[in-house]
Amino acid sequence: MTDTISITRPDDWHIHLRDGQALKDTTKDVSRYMGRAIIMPNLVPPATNTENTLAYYDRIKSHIPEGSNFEPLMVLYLTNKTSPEEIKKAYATGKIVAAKLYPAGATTNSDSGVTDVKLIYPALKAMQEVGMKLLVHGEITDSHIDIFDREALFLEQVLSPLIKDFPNLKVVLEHITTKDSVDFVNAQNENVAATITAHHLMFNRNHMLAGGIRPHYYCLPILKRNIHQDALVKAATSGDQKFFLGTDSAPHSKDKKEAACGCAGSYTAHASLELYAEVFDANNALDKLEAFASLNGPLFYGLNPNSDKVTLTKQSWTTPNTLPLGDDQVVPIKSGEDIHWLVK
Ligand SMILES: NC(=O)N[C@@H](CC(=O)O)C(=O)O
Ligand SMILES: [Zn+2]
Ligand SMILES: [Zn+2]
Repeated sequence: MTDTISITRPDDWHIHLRDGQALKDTTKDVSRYMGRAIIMPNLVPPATNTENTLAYYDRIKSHIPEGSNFEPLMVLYLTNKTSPEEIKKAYATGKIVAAKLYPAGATTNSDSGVTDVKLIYPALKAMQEVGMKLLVHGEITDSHIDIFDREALFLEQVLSPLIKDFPNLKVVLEHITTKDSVDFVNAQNENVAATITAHHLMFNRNHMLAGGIRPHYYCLPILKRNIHQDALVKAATSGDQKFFLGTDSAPHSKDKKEAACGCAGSYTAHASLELYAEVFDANNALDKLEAFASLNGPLFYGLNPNSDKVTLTKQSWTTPNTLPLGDDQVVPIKSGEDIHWLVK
């Protein structure tokens, strides 16, 4: 039995740090051992231009604890009106590495998102030219489409034609939740990759809905049935370079989650690498954790892996019931339960 492993310092390729009072707490958690993270721009109001995205970068930087070399990688929020000029200006800063496609209404703070991808074709053309990555929340938004089918339908109705029209655009299908997405990504060339969250590896919809409804497991895309969970575990633990770590850690205050109409998003940044390590360990794949957490992401983004290491020890510790989130509290995943790995 392995009880200590050292891997290249990991990065988180999809996280929500929020803003305001919460930012010091989320920044502290992500910078505990992540080298870099792709910072989601779905703020209120969203980070839709170079100026407000760089201002957000500065606010994050001001909260990074001393001794941490954590570097935020920024993302521009695409709207129907994002111009090719704005894309080029943002990418030229060197700090904004990607732009995010939120289909309007698909998820938290996506109301300013894109109503028809054809409207952003000029922006996508500019992104393809300069090498800026496209990050996608992949769900159809028509209200009559069943929530469990929205990701799979997005692949055929939106993503497939988009990839055909922009074959050289580098695309990350974010937080995939279905076998359909695993198969889709595997069938594409090296320009198409996917991030996978820890909670979609650990849970399926039974965990959320059987024997009582658990609002802290409610996130988008929603947890699916276990055949999908199995496909995600297989993809993540394969070591295949198309799949890498993206926690989608997305805090909402306790009262906004435990409500008649609760917000979508699960908080995992307090223990992200430890949670992934549990899954890889349970599947006898700890030898693939480094590829997934530390190597495949940089390879896709054209960056070097981090130059130092982190050490994980098999050691149990109890997750706090709640963690501070500015003036509020967030209930983390595994709240009050034991986690069996620890990064020292
Ligand atoms: N994943 C979620 O359920 N929520 C995210 C938005 C997102 O990543 O879709 C959030 O910002 O709260
Ligand atoms: Zn999303
Ligand atoms: Zn997200």
